Amino acid sequence: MAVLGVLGGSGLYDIDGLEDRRAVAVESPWGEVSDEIVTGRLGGLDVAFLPRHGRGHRLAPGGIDYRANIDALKRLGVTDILSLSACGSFREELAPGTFVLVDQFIDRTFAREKSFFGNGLVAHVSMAEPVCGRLGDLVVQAAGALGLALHRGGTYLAMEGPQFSSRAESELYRSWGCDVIGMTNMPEAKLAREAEICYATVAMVTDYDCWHDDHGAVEVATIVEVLNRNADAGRALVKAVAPLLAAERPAACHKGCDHALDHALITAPAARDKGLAAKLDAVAGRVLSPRES
Ligand SMILES: CSC[C@H]1O[C@H](OP(=O)(O)O)[C@H](O)[C@@H]1O
Ligand SMILES: Nc1ncnc2[nH]cnc12
Repeated sequence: MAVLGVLGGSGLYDIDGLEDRRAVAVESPWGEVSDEIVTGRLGGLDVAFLPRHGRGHRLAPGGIDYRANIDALKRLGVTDILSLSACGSFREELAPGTFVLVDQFIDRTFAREKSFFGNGLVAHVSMAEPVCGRLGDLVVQAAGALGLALHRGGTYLAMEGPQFSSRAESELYRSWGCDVIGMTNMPEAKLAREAEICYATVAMVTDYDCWHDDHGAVEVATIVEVLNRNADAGRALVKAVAPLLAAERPAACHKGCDHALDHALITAPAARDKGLAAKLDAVAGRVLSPRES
């Protein structure tokens, strides 16, 4: 059965409309989860909501333990993650208020743990298609039903932050063909893939970063104002996706996200680090022998 994980970004620290709502403190061997995870039922589907910066926005983008968050969602049985994120725009037509269903990433973060695997248990998953097309289809359908304009496709530049970009960086990323910029979707999407969880992100444009001659530098106050105007639409989108996923999900993901580890492990079983294998019980238990995890 499907369980929808929702990662709320800046301005989205809770969701409403959950039946049988509870807050669960999930322990992860990877570190501190950003906050308690709120579980419940929405449109006939089990849902788990986690604000990635924690309630009150305590955590900086580089201070989030992305591995603990993804591991904790996996432990709750999450099969699909919908990420809702604020972002800056590199394109005139992606004006503040626009929702973008991102389909590619460029990862420019450099000070974060990016993999569950490593020395003693090496794995290489494909990130050629970093988001789940099936979950994306459901998001498009849900947005259509709500009459919400959603731009399908776009490349998200993940920067380290926490400072916003310089104008030269902004121009560089534009010249690379990037569409939007944010600080959190990497390594989140990579880790979701390693954990065999379908991942899709709806990036809500809050500003034009700093390249646009008619707009000044990015300011948190402006971002928060735009976010507050869009948070309800983001929550409505989650509510509309849930029943669609409930109907779709008894079947396995035909894009293969839920089998991402099938051919990824390269360390010989005899050479594997037992401690690391034990930590991977939730993320990779499916492909590790019962004695390993
Ligand atoms: C508050 S502006 C910068 C902040 O907002 C975005 O966060 P999220 O992706 O969690 O919505 C951006 O990535 C930065 O972390
Ligand atoms: N311009 C921007 N750069 C990085 N992260 C952002 N989040 C919202 N706007 C942003």
